[in-house]
Amino acid sequence: MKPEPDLPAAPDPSDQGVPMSVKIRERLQAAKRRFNANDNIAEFIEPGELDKLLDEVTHQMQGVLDSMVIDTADDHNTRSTARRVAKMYLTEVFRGRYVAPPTITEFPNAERLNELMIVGPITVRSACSHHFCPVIGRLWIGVMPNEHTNVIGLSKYARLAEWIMGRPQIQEEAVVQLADLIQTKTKPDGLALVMEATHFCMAWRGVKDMDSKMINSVMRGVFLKDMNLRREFLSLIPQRS
Ligand SMILES: Nc1nc2c(ncn2[C@@H]2O[C@H](COP(=O)(O)OP(=O)(O)OP(=O)(O)O)[C@@H](O)[C@H]2O)c(=O)[nH]1
Repeated sequence: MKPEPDLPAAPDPSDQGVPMSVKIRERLQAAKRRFNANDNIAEFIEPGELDKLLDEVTHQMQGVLDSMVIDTADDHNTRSTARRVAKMYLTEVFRGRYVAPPTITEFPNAERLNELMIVGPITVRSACSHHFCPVIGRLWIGVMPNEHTNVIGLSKYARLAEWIMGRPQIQEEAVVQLADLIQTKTKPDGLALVMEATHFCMAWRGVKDMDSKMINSVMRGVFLKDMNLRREFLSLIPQRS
């Protein structure tokens, strides 16, 4: 029987020796799924395969250190750096690419709440897709519910943000991805997001500008139509530094 086009292919015994990344990539391509830096690919990784991917990235990272002419054999500080960096990418800073979304309990809006709700600032930790330099900032989310809006726990907004931001991102796409996700989960009348972040690719390297930040917003539904509501949301966000 042919596998469903959207599901990972069953393991093939003839795959022995094929790098883990190649197997995962083939499944993504067979399912015609995008695998950009800021896409989540957890659906295509089977149990135990992330450890094999970690071994592969460690090996390749060691090659990078060798090519940078760093004596990892004798330099006690860099002896395990390849493994550390691989672990940091796959299981910490870019974890949002490789793991399933956080479980979010949704409750019906029993009291038919329809007042503006704002959560923030949520700390944002990400990295730019271009240089893999940190992006550190803050995020505010405003929700205008209706009687059909699912209520989700306050902490879940931060968990969803962490999952989306834990990938190589560009800020403009990151806020849209997060807005789409919250929209799908809660189905509000309106959704507003404001993100403010420092991009280390502009501070640590490049133009070496320490003070500039990028601020962007996404407004959906009633926040687009109702200028007073938008103004109320923006005025309730504490003064940004
Ligand atoms: N629009 C946008 N740009 C970003 C973001 N994060 C980093 N960048 C920018 O992406 C650009 C990458 O551009 P390139 O010109 O290819 O890289 P580069 O030659 O190293 O550029 P410099 O940083 O100017 O040295 C830089 O201008 C970064 O500042 C982001 O979230 N959004």
